[in-house]
Amino acid sequence: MIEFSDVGKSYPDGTVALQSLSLTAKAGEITVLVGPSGCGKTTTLRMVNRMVDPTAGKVLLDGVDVSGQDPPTLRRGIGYVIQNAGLFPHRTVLDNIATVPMLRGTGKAEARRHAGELLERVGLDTRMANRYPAQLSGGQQQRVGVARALAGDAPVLLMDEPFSAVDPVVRADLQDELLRLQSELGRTILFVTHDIDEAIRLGDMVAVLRVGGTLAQFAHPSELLAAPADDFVAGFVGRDRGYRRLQFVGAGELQLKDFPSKGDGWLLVVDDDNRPTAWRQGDEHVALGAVHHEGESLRSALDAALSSPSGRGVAVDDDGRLLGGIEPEAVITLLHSTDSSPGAPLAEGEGALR
Ligand SMILES: Nc1ncnc2c1ncn2[C@@H]1O[C@H](COP(=O)(O)OP(=O)(O)OP(=O)(O)O)[C@@H](O)[C@H]1O
Repeated sequence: MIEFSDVGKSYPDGTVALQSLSLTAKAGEITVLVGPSGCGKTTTLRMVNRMVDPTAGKVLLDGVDVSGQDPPTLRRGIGYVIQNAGLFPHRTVLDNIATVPMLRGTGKAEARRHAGELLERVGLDTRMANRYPAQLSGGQQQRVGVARALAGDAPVLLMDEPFSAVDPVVRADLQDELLRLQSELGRTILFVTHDIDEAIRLGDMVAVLRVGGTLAQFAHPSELLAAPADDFVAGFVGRDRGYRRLQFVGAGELQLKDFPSKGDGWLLVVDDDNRPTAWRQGDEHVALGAVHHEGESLRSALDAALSSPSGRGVAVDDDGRLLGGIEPEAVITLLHSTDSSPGAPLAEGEGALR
């Protein structure tokens, strides 16, 4: 757990990078710091490993004030990933990953063996082990950066715009990979980005900072989308927040319709096990399109409805058997009914169609 308690940072030239920040990044969660350029995100992150010391307040790591800790020792226990990976150019990929464990006393052979495992874990071919960073793509370098940060088995990871320098497709892959790794490893991650979409995708909790170093809102992503604290947060979160919010709302209470429910000539074709196979109108057969599976969010329910030739989405259970039809109006109605309790995230297993 990382706690910021009334933390401030002013520089001798009078710049106030951060003003009285208080927030807690819980153990095992990804806490994202997001905000416009210059709002103090990097300053906040670097206070954890003492690359920057606060001029007011305290930073506590698992309850212990970091100001009393020796910086090099502290840093060896904290993984750190930065934009452009920051790899050592004259060391091979394997040795980049093995560096911190060796500094902490692990033997070379063991450190390299573990580095090889981590290489696979972040989705890289072990044949890359003996390459130098310049012989990798930007996305591959970022993966090595993540592997290197994980190598010390540090429970805390600081990630400063780690995926900003790669194209959007690679970036989405890296985000998926981080979420997959995190579901296995459960590290305490403090993640800095200026991209609200990345924050919403990755964060268990998101802190929105404004220029001048003040906290505008600290909330679960679904709450940021549903109930931005003020105009600044609303503007930062963006115009299509209503649509993006759908992904955080479970479809468990969605009213399903029986088929066929409309006199528009569209019939749903099912096989002998009641699994939908196609749409039919007269002699014409049309592919099913996107289907909503139980347990998925309202976003998938709406997508199923909007992409269906009949205007009604198809909802199926885990075995692909028909549960009922989804009308877009039902999705909107359910979304509005959740307005009063926007903070509830879609828990695993929650949101199953009944
Ligand atoms: N050594 C320094 N001396 C004076 N001002 C500084 C120093 N380091 C940072 N600042 C200022 O502190 C403020 C916060 O900087 P910081 O790097 O934390 O912002 P940021 O939100 O991470 O920005 P970006 O998204 O552009 O990286 C900025 O106004 C910056 O110019």
